[in-house]
Amino acid sequence: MDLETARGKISELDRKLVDMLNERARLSLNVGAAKRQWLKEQGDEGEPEVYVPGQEKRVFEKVRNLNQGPLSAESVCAIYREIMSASISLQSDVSVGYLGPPGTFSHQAAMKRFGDSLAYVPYAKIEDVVAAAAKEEITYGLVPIENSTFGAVVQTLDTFAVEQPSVKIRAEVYLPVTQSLLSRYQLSAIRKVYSHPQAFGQSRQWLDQHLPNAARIDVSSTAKAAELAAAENYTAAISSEVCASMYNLDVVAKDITSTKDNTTRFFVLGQSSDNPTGDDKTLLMFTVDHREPGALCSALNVFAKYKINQTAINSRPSRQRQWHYMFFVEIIGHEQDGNVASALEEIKSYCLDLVVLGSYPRQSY
Ligand SMILES: C=C(O[C@@H]1C=C(C(=O)O)C=C[C@H]1O)C(=O)O
Repeated sequence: MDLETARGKISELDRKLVDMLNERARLSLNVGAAKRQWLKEQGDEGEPEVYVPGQEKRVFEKVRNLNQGPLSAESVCAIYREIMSASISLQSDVSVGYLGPPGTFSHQAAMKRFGDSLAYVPYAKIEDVVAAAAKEEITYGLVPIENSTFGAVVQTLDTFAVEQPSVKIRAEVYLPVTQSLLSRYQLSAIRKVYSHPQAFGQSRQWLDQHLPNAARIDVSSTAKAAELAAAENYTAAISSEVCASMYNLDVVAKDITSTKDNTTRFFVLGQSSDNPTGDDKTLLMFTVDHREPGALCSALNVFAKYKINQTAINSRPSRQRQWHYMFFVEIIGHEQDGNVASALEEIKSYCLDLVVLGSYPRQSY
């Protein structure tokens, strides 16, 4: 086929594609109207949840399976990310808050999950993102929860203990994370390194080896670190490579993370969780009566009894009583699944207070 013919055919197809995209968009407006109608029938005058992670997961799986190439599954999914982003923004004005400034891994994870058509709002602290989601200042908030190299993001867990009645986890997002050293200086001139404690934790071995004498200063985010390194002499930041161009820095060392496949997991917070999809996880937060011997063990045994797998367990100081802990347990299943509902009922007798922070479709990306 010659060039003119191929371009002519592409142009014809584009006309059809745009028509089909708009037809799809009109259908998603119908979906929005149907959600509103359903809520009204339940006597709820509120706004329906416009982002439905379970439905998006089904769409992604379907187009992945339908795809015959030559486009890669990743390319088709990236295109669909934007199609769904546009359809969400058509249904409602959606804003997504994240730990800023722009360029953080939280920002990248938010873009990965929500695409280009929504508004993004940076906040200075994780606590501020959670509080903004709780007050509905933003539609959704995105917070980091754990990293595969350095473990739990304790600020997020501690914030859940404060804001828990007002936010629910709606989705999870996984983002591969590569840390780099950014600076205006050569390695030998660097006296001070700024970064977030998580990024220091993920790059400690490289720093010990290459910059053992540079001061390490914790700041609120990796992008904030880049902003500071751009403004101060003889300093560097451990940050994402994308921050090099955003903050006018050079990449002095690329990929300084201690482990391969370093990945951070994030939660999307909103006002409610999605319906069960048949493949969900649930995060619980509780304290146990410390006067009761084996209280934690008894609580966890309930999950074994109902054949419920636990995928993560963390503890944080309760901050109410010394040496008293708040436990965070993640299990397979949805709060509304029969076996999970029964287990939650039973586990209450071992817990002083039990909060379901949310149920969300299980993701691997
Ligand atoms: C259209 C819907 O709303 C959103 C848009 C979707 C889409 O365009 O396919 C899918 C899920 C939702 O995030 C829906 O809930 O089905």
